[in-house]
Amino acid sequence: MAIETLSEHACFGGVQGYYRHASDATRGAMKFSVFRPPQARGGAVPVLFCLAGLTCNEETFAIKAGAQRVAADLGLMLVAPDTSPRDTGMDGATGDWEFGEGAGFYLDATQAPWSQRFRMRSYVAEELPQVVADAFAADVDRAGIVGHSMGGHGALTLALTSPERFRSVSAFAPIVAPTQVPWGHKAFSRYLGEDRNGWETYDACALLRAGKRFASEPLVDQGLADTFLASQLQPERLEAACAAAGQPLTLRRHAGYDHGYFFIASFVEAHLRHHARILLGPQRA
Ligand SMILES: N[C@@H](CCC(=O)N[C@@H](CS)C(=O)NCC(=O)O)C(=O)O
Repeated sequence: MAIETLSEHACFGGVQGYYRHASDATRGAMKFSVFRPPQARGGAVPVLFCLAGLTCNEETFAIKAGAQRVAADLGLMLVAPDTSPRDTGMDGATGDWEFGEGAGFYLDATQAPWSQRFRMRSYVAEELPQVVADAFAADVDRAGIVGHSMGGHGALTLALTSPERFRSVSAFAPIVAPTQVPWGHKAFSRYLGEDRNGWETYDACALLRAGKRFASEPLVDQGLADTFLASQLQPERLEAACAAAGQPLTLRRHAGYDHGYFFIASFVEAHLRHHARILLGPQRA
């Protein structure tokens, strides 16, 4: 599958690049970013898929998380997709930061017109790993997934539904139970329809209750000065669902940290080492 290189930049001995390709899953052009660590010159390296939140795109994690130095040290490739299809031309797809373009919620929409293009679950779990494996020295059989906020919801739900694909998982300030909070209600009622039976496939807590399990223990960090904590994130729901399911979970709460990328940058090293321990082995992390 052909990809177009938009730009490449030397970074910590490796390469930070931006790319575009024609996506089958979302039926349009998709952009993504890749950080190739120096170790990728010697053979295929494990891959960490990095999912950003509302209003973000394929550049956000690459520019703001500050993950490249440690990824270069560990030999992890970082792949960050856009958060939705773009330039869809659909009525209502732009102009609302909580829905549509920039707010794909990592699901496959079932409702017209969204079901034509908003298929980010298939894109991230199936198409993008293949595209990356074809174009780079990426060992996608050793892949993990991390995400922030809406991307944290994506990381948790994709790891629960595709544990063979995503062997390690972590999240920053994730939406853990979208079926229970306003962000999820708004997006799911439009993408998936008013029938809530279809919503649970995209709710980490509901998936745990339905018997799904992560391939390995998740790491979740949450700032206590996050303005979305009580209204949209509610990590105590994940704690309770994991406890009831017998699913081990490391959930860390950090006083003073808000929802933004300064919080992510402060803890991203721990997340990369968490993934490296699982994907590369404890002696390499
Ligand atoms: N636009 C929203 C904030 C949206 C927001 O915080 N988005 C998060 C993800 S949910 C983010 O990462 N934004 C980009 C950034 O902080 O650089 C507001 O005005 O409250």
